[in-house]
Amino acid sequence: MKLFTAEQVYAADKFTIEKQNITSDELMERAAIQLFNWLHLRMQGAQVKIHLFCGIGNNGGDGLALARHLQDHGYNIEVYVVNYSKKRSKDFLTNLERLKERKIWPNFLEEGSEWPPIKEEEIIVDAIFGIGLNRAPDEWVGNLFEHLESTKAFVLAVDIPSGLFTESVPKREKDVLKANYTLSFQVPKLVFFLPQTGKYTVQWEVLDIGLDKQFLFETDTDYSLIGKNEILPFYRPREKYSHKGTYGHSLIIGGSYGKMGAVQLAARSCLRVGSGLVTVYIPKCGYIPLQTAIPEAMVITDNEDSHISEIELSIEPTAVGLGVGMGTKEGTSEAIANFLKDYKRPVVVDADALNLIAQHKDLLKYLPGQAVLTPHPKELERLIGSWKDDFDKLEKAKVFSDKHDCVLVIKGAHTIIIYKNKGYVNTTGNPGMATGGTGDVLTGMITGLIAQGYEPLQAALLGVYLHGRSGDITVENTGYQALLATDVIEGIGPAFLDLFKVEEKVSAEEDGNE
Ligand SMILES: NC(=O)C1=CN([C@@H]2O[C@H](COP(=O)(O)OP(=O)(O)OC[C@H]3O[C@@H](n4cnc5c(N)ncnc54)[C@H](O)[C@@H]3O)[C@@H](O)[C@H]2O)[C@@H](O)CC1
Ligand SMILES: [K+]
Repeated sequence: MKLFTAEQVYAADKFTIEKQNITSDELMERAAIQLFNWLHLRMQGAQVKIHLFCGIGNNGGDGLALARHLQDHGYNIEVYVVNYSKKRSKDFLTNLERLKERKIWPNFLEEGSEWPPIKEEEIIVDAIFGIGLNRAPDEWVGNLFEHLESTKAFVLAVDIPSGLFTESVPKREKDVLKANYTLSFQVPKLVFFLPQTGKYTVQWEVLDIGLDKQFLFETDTDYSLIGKNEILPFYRPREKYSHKGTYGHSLIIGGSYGKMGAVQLAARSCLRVGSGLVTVYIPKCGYIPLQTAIPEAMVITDNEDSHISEIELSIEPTAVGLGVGMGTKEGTSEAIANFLKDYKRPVVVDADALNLIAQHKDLLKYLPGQAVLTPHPKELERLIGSWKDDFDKLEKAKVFSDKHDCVLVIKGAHTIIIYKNKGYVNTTGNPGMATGGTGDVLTGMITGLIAQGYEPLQAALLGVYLHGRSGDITVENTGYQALLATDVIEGIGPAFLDLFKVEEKVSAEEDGNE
């Protein structure tokens, strides 16, 4: 699913109005009906009080139109206009008139107004600011947000939590009204997925307001959301007359005394994603444990017992996963540097190998094209330098990826994959996966996918998606705390199978949308 900028949403809006020959008021009405259906389906007429806070632009217009539908269906509502500007939008005014015709008189809130009392069990609809926010809200509006949050009532945001910009990070927390749930029109916003801005809504959902499908399809976006629909088109099925040679030979290079587990995790996950053959290159001390733990993997050992000192290959791997559990002994750093100078095939670089490259940036020029780098935030900072905020981080990552022709897998709650000027936001995974070894598993998976012939970018997208999906499936049995990296490997099979499961539709939901 594409992630549109506010500018692109306005363009889609305008295009739709012209092509479908409707008015902007009719489009607003569609939005309001979708909002109403969503609430009605869940509330079934319950008399819990709904407080609708509406701004003076089109987001506010949506709120007023929703209020009208709720009133028509007998809901218990109270409407407020947050009067932060005199420049009211045309469709806001139209909907204000319609409310007045029904004898609904909103409360006008201004600087110095007394804030309305709201009970914890009541509902707040936030239609104050939408994607048109262009500067921080005035102080008194921020105070209102604070008051609304302090009531602990459930906050349902219309389109986007008020105070949240679509393309930058707000300066102060109090300038945004935190939402429990956001109903976003047509497309989700990138800010829902970044650490500094994602925290402003607990959950989100998209409401289809019928913006022109062709326009949405043809518009190119910098960011997209990666789910099953984005993965399936490049999934490569297993062929009947294939053999293990068809699916590549992966080589995992890593390990040191006390960190052999990392190699085991990477090698096993590499096998689980379907790599035809897997060899590991490790220091001698890991020989017996590896042969015992993973009979399917082949082992080549370094001359040193406790760390890697020289990477001498007697095989020609299809793809290499480099760095897991490797340590930073001097001999090891030299071995990696020498290896990278000679090696020309696809590589996934992780952990200590990444840190080495960050320390010796001249090594970047030896990376083969489209090398996949999998840094966590600290490692990323060592590579691209520090950043002002999440948007700056993404821009710097794009510049780095373009300059060095590499795929950056920025690990986090929503892992974002950057290649050149595009970003891909992953949707799978959970906090249970914040545990030692899951990164090694990811490295093994991406390596194994590249070995099977996936383009490095595709391997990164599929690997990250399946890794998170496996965590999501597994956590159902383990709970967050008990989830281990090993469990994520065991879930790879179910995650593959899940790719082809047809999602069950909630029939009531469909009815509600009719
Ligand atoms: N684009 C679409 O597809 C649709 C958009 N709709 C709604 O329209 C919204 C966008 O509406 P608007 O463009 O009117 O913008 P908003 O309703 O977000 O903001 C209202 C206006 O306030 C002004 N403003 C911005 N920041 C301010 C600040 N800090 N203090 C005071 N004034 C400020 C701006 O002039 C802005 O136009 C969307 O978020 C959505 O809710 C819906 O009506 C349906 C269709
Ligand atoms: K809002």
